[in-house]
Amino acid sequence: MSKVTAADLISGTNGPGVAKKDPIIVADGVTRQFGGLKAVDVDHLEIPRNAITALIGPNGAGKTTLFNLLTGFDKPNTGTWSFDGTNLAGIPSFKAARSGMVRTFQLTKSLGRLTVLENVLLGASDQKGERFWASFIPGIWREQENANREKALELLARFKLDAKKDDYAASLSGGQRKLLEMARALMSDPQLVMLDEPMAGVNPALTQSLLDHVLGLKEDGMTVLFVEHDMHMVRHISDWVVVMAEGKVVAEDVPEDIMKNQAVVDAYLGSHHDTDLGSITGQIEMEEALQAELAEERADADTEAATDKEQS
Ligand SMILES: Nc1ncnc2c1ncn2[C@@H]1O[C@H](COP(=O)(O)OP(=O)(O)OP(=O)(O)O)[C@@H](O)[C@H]1O
Repeated sequence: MSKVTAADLISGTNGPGVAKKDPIIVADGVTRQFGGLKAVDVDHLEIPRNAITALIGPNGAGKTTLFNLLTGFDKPNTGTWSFDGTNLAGIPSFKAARSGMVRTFQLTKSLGRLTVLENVLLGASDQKGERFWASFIPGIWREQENANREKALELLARFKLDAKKDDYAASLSGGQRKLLEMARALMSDPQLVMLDEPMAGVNPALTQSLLDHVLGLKEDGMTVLFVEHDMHMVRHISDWVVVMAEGKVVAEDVPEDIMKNQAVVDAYLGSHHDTDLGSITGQIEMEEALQAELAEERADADTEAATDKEQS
């Protein structure tokens, strides 16, 4: 896969809110206030189509709130945004999903007491059997049900969860649940997949597999927008990085250059007084921090690793 450069994605001079050559999301004046706190205060933001964009920023920057707004899980105080040219502001989440924009959650929403297959089937959109008149014609809904089942099984195979299709979702490891969420998201053939911290709680044995799956979404023509703290993930798979701090977009750039931006350094320093500046700017190799983190996770996850290895 050839490396994407800033010139491939943006038009004009780079800066927060820079115009994209082919944006799939265009947001304007989006604000969300919680009491006296403006959690989101985005003047202008464009997300490039068929690219992988990471949304990063210190804790409390407003990333998840922005995700919630764009996907209709929360309502803004002000603002408009369009998805693929269609105005989506104020549209509820199920309609946003139907229009081709799906998301996953920081804490996975798999339903423990349903099987893995049933969880994936929940992601199917536009079920003819649920339409009033169609529900009287068994042929129509049976055909739809069979097609959905076939698609769900294909997705489970793609995510190497097919052997677990009849297990309760509660029996899956954290990483497997992330894969299950991705499989469910793909049931509606989305154009844009929004992932909220896809690597959080993922066992190291599944890390590479998850990275590959995210890259695979782009190869299949989808656009990916993800919130992430893990710089390993950000650097390895994103084409573009948007940085938020205190509700605002403070910088945008390609992953190699984003940490050289003074506004980004200031944003992280402002909220992490105790963080070593070297690890933010990349002067200290991120890999070192990552290795330490992985070692710690490994110690905690010996049992899960045994099950997961065959999955990766
Ligand atoms: N429902 C809510 N009620 C009140 N305050 C909220 C609510 N949701 C978010 N906030 C506040 O809004 C700010 C932004 O939160 P948000 O979760 O969007 O940040 P974030 O960038 O996703 O942070 P993190 O990286 O820690 O997940 C925070 O100060 C948070 O406490």
